[in-house]
Amino acid sequence: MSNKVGDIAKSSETSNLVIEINNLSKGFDDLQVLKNLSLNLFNGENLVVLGKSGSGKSVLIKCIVRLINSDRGTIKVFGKNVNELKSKELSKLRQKIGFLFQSGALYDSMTIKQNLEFPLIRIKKKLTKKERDEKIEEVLENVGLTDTLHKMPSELSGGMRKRASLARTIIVDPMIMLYDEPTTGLDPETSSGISTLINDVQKKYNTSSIIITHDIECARATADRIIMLKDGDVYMEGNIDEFENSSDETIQSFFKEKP
Ligand SMILES: Nc1ncnc2c1ncn2[C@@H]1O[C@H](COP(=O)(O)OP(=O)(O)OP(=O)(O)O)[C@@H](O)[C@H]1O
Repeated sequence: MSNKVGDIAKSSETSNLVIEINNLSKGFDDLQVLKNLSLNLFNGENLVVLGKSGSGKSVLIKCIVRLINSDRGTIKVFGKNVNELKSKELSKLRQKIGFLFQSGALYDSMTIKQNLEFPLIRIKKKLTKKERDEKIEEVLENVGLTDTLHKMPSELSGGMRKRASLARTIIVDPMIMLYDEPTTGLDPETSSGISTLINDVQKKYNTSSIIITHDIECARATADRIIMLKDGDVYMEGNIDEFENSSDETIQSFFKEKP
């Protein structure tokens, strides 16, 4: 059977569009979180999404992978409308998308090796044990964690756990990465290491990424393009210089609040 998502990915490469969102709306009861939001993610770029707490950043990326169903509008990933996909097609598409959630994604009762083996066994079914071991070593090396193979997540620092979660996400070769607050709770030096890693992943695996962050340093280090969400829609789009030099009060106050 052909890999539909792979085929779609190939055909959409010509347009250079990886994610195309048009007039997306999502609310919960009386709360309208996203209102007619339109947004594109282009092949190979790091798109940073800024916005105050509660502005709908996480809801946006959850709608993209249909962890949350949107109310109106279209979301196309590799040219496919995610809201119209049958569950089998949706899970195939999700295999091409890596999420790094705020809380990380490690199983506490498994060693780092077992944590990395788990998605490989599930998704890369054809790999032999030797190939799996090699892949685990390669990915751990890429995130600078070669000595943690037999450690439990509880034995790692917060920054190391983030790296291990990232390793667990990239091990199945995602084409799109969705990072939700990748540096939250980390000290500046560790945060800077994670930002570097995000760029390394982009280069090495040619991923297209959406990075939700409050961390201006992370935005500065990783963004090819930035959008700010406000009132459920894209309030401003530009590069870091355009944001930092903006005379708009909302933008200024957002940047001033940050250390
Ligand atoms: N499943 C849900 N049910 C009801 N309300 C929700 C749900 N998910 C999110 N919300 C609400 O939607 C709004 C936007 O939430 P979201 O998590 O997207 O914000 P955010 O911009 O990511 O904020 P933060 O920066 O604090 O993480 C919030 O008011 C939140 O309470």
